Amino acid sequence: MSGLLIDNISMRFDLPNGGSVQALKNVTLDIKSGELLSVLGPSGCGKTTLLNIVAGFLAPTEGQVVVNDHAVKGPGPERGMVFQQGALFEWMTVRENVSFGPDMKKMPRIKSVKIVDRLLEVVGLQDFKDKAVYELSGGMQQRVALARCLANEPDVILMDEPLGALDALTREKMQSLVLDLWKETGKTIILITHSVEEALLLGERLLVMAPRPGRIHKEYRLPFAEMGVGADLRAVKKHPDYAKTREEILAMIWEMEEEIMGRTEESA
Ligand SMILES: Nc1ncnc2c1ncn2[C@@H]1O[C@H](COP(=O)(O)OP(=O)(O)OP(=O)(O)O)[C@@H](O)[C@H]1O
Repeated sequence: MSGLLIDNISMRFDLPNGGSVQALKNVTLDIKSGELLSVLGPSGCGKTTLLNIVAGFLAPTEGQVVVNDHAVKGPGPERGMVFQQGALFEWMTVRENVSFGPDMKKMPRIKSVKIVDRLLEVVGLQDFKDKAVYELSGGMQQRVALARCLANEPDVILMDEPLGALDALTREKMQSLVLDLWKETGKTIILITHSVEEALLLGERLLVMAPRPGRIHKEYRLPFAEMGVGADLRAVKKHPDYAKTREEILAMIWEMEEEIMGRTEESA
């Protein structure tokens, strides 16, 4: 079966002072192929740790991640990552960046040019192919990062705050782009965000995580991602359930943060 299983993952970091941090405890999640999952939670609840384990950058202390029936042992081409800052090759052109994966795979030039052209069109950068990365705005750089990730033909795209560094307007445009790409490519996407609005708009399934130890606190199934494909996201936000769910999640996270602050003050 294709898809992704996070099977009873726990992660403990040993600290130099002899102590340890339980970053995740018994996290289990079955993600179907083509699902768009957003993950939200207060700072320190283990979002990035979870994503890094799925990416294969970190090995969990317990449990395993299974992708397309294979246990994850490290990074692999079936899982692509998009970071907050594009992590692009600054000295290369847009085309060279997107073409990097296919070139490494020694894909015939004629085929890679076709793929890269198509992807740059999808992300709206067809007129910027030969520009150097440093000549582009932040939003454009994230478009390149998305296209570069897609050029490797991953089954799963892992996004760690991919739009966090963008201004509000660009961010909104990019949210639409992520939804359109999701629909068009049918990829499985896991997106971590600090923004409740973004998690609501982009998660057909939304997880709220809680800290200490990091765990799944609540899960929602939401209609807004489906509604937002090819539509005006501001219209989606006017849906009465959107405001209601937003308030509920904000209160939930607020309460968790208060509790963390309380605990921090007690231990000070
Ligand atoms: N390499 C590490 N060594 C020790 N502790 C770590 C390490 N990486 C993460 N942690 C701890 O694990 C916990 C979870 O961290 P993580 O970065 O995954 O949380 P997060 O939810 O992504 O936070 P944020 O929203 O602030 O990015 C935190 O308490 C963090 O301090």
